[in-house]
Amino acid sequence: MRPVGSKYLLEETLGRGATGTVWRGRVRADVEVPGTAPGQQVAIKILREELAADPDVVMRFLRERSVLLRLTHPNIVKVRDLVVEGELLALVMDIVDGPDLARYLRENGPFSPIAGALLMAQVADALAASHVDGIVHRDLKPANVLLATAVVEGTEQMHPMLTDFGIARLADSPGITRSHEFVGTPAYVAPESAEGRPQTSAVDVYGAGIMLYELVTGRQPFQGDNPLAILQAHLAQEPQRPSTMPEPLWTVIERCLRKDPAQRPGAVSLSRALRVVAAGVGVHASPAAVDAALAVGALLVPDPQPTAVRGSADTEGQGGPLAGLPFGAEDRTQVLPAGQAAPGQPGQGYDPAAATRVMGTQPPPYDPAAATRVMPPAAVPPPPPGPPQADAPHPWQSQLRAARDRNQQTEIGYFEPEDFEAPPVAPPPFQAGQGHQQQGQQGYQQQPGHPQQQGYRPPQGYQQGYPQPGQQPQGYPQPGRPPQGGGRHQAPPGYAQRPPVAPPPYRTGPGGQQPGGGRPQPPAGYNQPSQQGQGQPYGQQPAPAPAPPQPAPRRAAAAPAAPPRRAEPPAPQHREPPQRRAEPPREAPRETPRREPRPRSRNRMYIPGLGCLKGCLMVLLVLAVAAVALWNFTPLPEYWANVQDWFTSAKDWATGLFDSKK
Ligand SMILES: Nc1ncnc2c1ncn2[C@@H]1O[C@H](COP(=O)(O)OP(=O)(O)OP(=O)(O)O)[C@@H](O)[C@H]1O
Repeated sequence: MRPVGSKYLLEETLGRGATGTVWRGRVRADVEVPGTAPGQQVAIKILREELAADPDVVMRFLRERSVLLRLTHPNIVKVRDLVVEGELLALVMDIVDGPDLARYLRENGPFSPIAGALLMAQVADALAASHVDGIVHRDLKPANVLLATAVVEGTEQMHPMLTDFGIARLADSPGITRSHEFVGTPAYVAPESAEGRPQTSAVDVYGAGIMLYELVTGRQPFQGDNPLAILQAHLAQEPQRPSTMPEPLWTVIERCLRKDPAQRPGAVSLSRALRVVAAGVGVHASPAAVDAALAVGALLVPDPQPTAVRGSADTEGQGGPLAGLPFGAEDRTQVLPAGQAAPGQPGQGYDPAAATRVMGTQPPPYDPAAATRVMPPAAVPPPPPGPPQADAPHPWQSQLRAARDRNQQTEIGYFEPEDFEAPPVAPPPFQAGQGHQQQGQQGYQQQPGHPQQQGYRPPQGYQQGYPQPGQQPQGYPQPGRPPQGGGRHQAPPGYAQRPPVAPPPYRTGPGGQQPGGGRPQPPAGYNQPSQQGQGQPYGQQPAPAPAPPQPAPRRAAAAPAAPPRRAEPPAPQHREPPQRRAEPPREAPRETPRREPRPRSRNRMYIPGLGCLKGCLMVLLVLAVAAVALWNFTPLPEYWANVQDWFTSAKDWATGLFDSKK
């Protein structure tokens, strides 16, 4: 077991996403971590090194610590701790023993309308709680919903838990989420996010609408061969109602998928409406419940005060409509790669349901021993002053580009407005009975620091879809109960004909762990077997008729008041307040010219001692040249001749002296 920080030990990997690796770990037995027991199992998401090396992300990580830690709700995976150690960033979460919803869908097929509505109602509860806390998830997708189990009225039921809130939060980093980029997954991304418009909590409701459609049909409403085509579909196409979709459920989905965020319901009313629908579309629904479900449109009230996404266009001083955004910054343009679908086989190259896979360069599995480099906090470079540098790719961009190359799900992308040939969308008029009711936040009371389940009161109607004592649940498997007619909405054959369900062989223990340590299977029969029955099963509905071809006028033509974005002058970034005008203008910090690195030869070869040899040769050459110059341009030859003469004379004198002595 390898340590992470001073409090946790890693045991085994649970999975990998685009943003990091999730490990099963545990709290060290010899330390005390508030809210956890010594030795308790936890899930530890270690962010990728590229993220951890980004000063923006590190700063955000530290700044958002308290927000992430206090977000507490029964349907949100609790973040217990955030670890910053050198260049390692990790989120310590409660461990959830169960598959994620994407995997569950892949393995079991779609849900029945009732089960799907009840599941999404709980996800909507989680969204409502986070929106109250000012947090917008922005990457809602089945892969980010983990399925635990909960015992309700003595029956084990699937308990969805929304995760990755922290990641959406980190991606808000100003260096990452610039005004016209989006964070999300193409199949679930709201039109305003795709276009870089200001975002609010309504983007999560849009994602919930896509998920709901997918849960009960097995596919997403907007399809395309590649991410760009999918984004265009979000902008241009209207969702089509599958023929087998109960009308009240379709009302909910259709309202969630409105192009205009102001027309989508708030998460609180979405949750309530889904429970009303679940109670009214089953074969055992009472006439009153059926009537209530049919009138569900009146419950779908928009959020009067949607939570704004910090860092999206509206909060950066460049807000406003699309036309006001500085599209056209070529240095930031990132075009998603075309899908690898074979011609005529839409969607083959892009699997929106696929779990996010390992990054582009397929790095080796995370080695905590190697990654836990000790680096003094002071050595973490502070974020550079001034606006984010646009010329150098942000680490996130490099990472996400690599992810996109592998058809990853989570994207930070940017598209030129010309990429979108979206005709203006005229949403249908809002239905009557949608006055702004004060929904309140009933059902959610935040209890900072308290463990799950505390402080949560189910909203009104929460139990409506669940089995009540002495009451037959609708849509859930009922041992020995034959399907019955009745009710205005006849379920498709096989809809209520479920076999008796044995309780699944797992329990969530302390910390959500399973005694055996294995990954449990969700309760069989929870979802509607897609192959059951004679009629068209939910999972095999015919593809909706393609939207009739529509003219694709340029957005500028559709909105004459808005000038083309390229012509829009950039909004001034810093305006002096009036009272400061008298002050002498401050000298702008002088920009030091950037020194280009010395170009190096591509074929560099290292020869030991070559530098020394070169020096010696150079010295010899200089000496030779100097000698030649001395010989030719000075009286040196004469001196040399004289010296030779003296030498000869001396030699003759010595020879004569020697001979005379003989
Ligand atoms: N708290 C948790 N408890 C148990 N397993 C978890 C937990 N969080 C994540 N996992 C597992 O780890 C896997 C990877 O999680 P991660 O959030 O990184 O994936 P992802 O959502 O596909 O990635 P991304 O959102 O970055 O695209 C998930 O499929 C899930 O099975």
